[in-house]
Amino acid sequence: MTNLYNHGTGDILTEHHDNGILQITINRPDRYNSLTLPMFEEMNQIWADVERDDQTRVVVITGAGKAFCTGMDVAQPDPTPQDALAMLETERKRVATMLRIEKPIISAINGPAVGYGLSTALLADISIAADDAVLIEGHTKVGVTAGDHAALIWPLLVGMAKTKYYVLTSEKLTGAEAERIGLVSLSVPREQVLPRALEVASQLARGSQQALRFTKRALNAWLTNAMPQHELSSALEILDFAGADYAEARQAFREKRPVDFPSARAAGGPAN
Ligand SMILES: C/C=C/C(=O)SCCNC(=O)CCNC(=O)[C@H](O)C(C)(C)COP(=O)(O)OP(=O)(O)OC[C@H]1O[C@@H](n2cnc3c(N)ncnc32)[C@H](O)[C@@H]1OP(=O)(O)O
Repeated sequence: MTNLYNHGTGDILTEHHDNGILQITINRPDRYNSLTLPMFEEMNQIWADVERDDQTRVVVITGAGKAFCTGMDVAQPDPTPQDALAMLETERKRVATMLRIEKPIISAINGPAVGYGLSTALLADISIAADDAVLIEGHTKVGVTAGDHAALIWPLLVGMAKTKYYVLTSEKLTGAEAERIGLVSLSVPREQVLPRALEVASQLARGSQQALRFTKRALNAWLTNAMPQHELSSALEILDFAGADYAEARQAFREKRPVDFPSARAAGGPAN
């Protein structure tokens, strides 16, 4: 695959298909396409490129190998306070840009999507998941607030009752279950995910570009009006980055053992 917009990490690939379709592929398959801090920044630069690129009419985002994207690389070195602040700014820009981009965005959820990965997939205009893909909200499982616009997008997609259940418990859903509750647009057999996404992209690329742009803008007014929710959840998530629970979750992940949150211990709860 060529790398049209190259911002240095080589871990996110971009290529044009015929007819103005841009494919973004998160390309760190051995780490299930989890994102390092430089990749978060690169992802933002790519969305800014998409906004400017006159050659692109529709965007398809997917993951290389078995996973779509499992969010933040929880095995990377501890984030500094400066890293956390930079993340907050990066997040704010990313969500605003994804909402502002007038070109339709389609997520092709080929496999596990967790945390930031799932939120990105859900913020796309159309989401197509493998029927057996594992989808996990995941933030609270690693001791951080469900930021990454989970608080923005989930209630609009599935209502507050399902949102609170899945966001607070981080219980996993399959792609088929996610389609049933309205979290994703479609679920299809795994091997059909990318072809189906490209087929829908091709159909949109042949459609009235102005009608599509204006319709997307009108629908996204629901989301842009709710940006204060995003700002709040992102700020709370960043506070948690410096906390003992997130440090324990990263340590547990590296040691491949169950997590034992200090805050649960302090409250007298059982270690889990
Ligand atoms: C600001 C952003 C915040 C967030 O995004 S919060 C969410 C953070 N993400 C997570 O907590 C997800 C962690 N990953 C998982 O829970 C599991 O993966 C899955 C349930 C998604 C899939 O499980 P399975 O199919 O058994 O695969 P596997 O053996 O766990 O993963 C394959 C390899 O990928 C690495 N990996 C997966 N996700 C991450 C990640 N997020 N950060 C770093 N590495 C990851 C693993 O360690 C392993 O590698 P090895 O074979 O060498 O052990």
